Amino acid sequence: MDPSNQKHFEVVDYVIFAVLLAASVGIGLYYALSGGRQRTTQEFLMADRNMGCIPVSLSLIASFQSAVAIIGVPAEIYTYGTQYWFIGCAYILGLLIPAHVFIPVFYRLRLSSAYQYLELRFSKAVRICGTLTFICQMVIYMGVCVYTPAFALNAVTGFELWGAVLATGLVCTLYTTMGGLKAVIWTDVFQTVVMFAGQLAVIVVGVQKTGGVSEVWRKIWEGDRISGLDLNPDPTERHTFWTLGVGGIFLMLSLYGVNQAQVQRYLSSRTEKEAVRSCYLVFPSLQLALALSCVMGLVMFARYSVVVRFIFMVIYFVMDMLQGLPGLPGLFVACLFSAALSTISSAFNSLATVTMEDLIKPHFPAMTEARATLLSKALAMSYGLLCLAMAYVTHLMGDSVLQMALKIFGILGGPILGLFSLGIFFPWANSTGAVAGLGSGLAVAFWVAVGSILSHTSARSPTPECRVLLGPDNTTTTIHATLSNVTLSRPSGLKRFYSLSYMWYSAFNCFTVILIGLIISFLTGPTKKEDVHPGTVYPLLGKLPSQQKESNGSVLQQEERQSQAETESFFPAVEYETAV
Ligand SMILES: O=C(O)CCCC[C@@H]1SC[C@@H]2NC(=O)N[C@@H]21
Ligand code: NA
Repeated sequence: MDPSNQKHFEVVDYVIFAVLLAASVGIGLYYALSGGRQRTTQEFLMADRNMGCIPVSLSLIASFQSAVAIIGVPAEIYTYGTQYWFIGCAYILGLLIPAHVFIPVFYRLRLSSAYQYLELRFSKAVRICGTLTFICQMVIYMGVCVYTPAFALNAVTGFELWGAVLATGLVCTLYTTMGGLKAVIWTDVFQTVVMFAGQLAVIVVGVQKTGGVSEVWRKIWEGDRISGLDLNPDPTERHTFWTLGVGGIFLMLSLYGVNQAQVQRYLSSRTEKEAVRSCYLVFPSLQLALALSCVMGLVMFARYSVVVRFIFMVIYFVMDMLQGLPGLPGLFVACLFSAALSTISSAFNSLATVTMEDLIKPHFPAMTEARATLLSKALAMSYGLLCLAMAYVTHLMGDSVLQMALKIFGILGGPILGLFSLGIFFPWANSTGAVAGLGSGLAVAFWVAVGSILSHTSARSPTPECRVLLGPDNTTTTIHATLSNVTLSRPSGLKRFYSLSYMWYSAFNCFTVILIGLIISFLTGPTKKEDVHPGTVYPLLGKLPSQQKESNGSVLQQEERQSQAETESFFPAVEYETAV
């Protein structure tokens, strides 16, 4: 992008961006000075376990809807058509299974960290392995989330690069450290509204500037952007109904079922029923978020009618649309940074929680609440600084940010999903099997990922592309790029293995962990049913008793019985011996 036609911001745009940052810090300050003033880990890390389903559900979406989706999904639709939209089909089972399997298990064990489950079900070693894998996943993912908005804006608008990264990182660290999970959830609510508003503004202005809805529809139709139902069963095809609609389920389960950021939100709900409701409420909002991103990509195609393979073309499109409408470029920048801030703050807070609960507290049982809370705040801050370093590392990777984020979830989130599934669905799995399963799952995951990078057979891009260079005075010269990354001959053997679509990584790695975990468990003596900690196994084939069994006569607390009764009315009870 030559500097002459770079888009610039008016003062009002910077003001809107500053207002977003100030509002976020304000919410953080409010929760630092109100309630229990963040003096206990119960409040700082778990929001006093008293949250309602509306803020929790908006916060659940905000956690994994970052600038990566705001920029990456429109670019995906613009370049390849609407095939990616089928990932919306994965949201059905991808949210029903967390609501009816993972939430009941985690909620009734009254955990703080999802990885405490692994110690109850398996052993401390398994818990540590799970925690460390999660930390790796979120630290790398955080880097991508900070990098995307800052570098994207800088590339197109000359927006101050490291100023934005520092501003985002520091503001986020500030309100997360001050206000804890309550601040993170309520800033997520505010930021999700800004996110939707920004995307809607671009769509409305984009349609209007491209000649209205019918004109946009005509160009989309002529440009063959509406992809049909691609039922091709080939697992090396990058995006088909199967890789997105089925492979996507495992991606969703790794995020909305067992990822600490989401589990922590479920556990911060005032009752189990509220937590299940919040999971149900995610569905319509996530479909809306997906629709907004996809429509934005379609309008972008209608506007240019050719595919320009410039990594931040979306930003160019937005600035092209909103230029001259004072405040709207600022609204979109606020939208981009809202998406980033709401994800990064969730990452900081969940990383601080697991580090505190899983790695530190077990070694310092006598630690006072005050010290534990102070240390949690220090952890949130140090993760903030680490995040800035990861932003630079991301800059060096230079893949499509959406693909990069989804690969991270597949490579690291998939094995974690396998580990939890091994524990929850297979009573005879033991700790040795769990550790061996996780280890082999991660090894295979990295093998496929590195293999696909080295052999450049990342799944074939289905549509030919032509390059259009936007000249200084907006003249366009079209050149037909040689289709460099399309492997003309079908890869065979190992190369075919390496060209597995990244949308299958979550499912493939999950099954590897389960398979190896079961084999090793049987070889080393499967766990006996009576040795399994009560409440850590979901009886897949077991009978679904009509009512909650009270374990060894211990009377459930009145409110727990009340919430359990409510829960039963909400969906069939699951046979449980409540945790002693
Ligand atoms: O936006 C991001 O930061 C990551 C990319 C999207 C992650 C997954 S894709 C399926 C689900 N829908 C979302 O909006 N986020 C998650
Ligand atoms: Na976000």
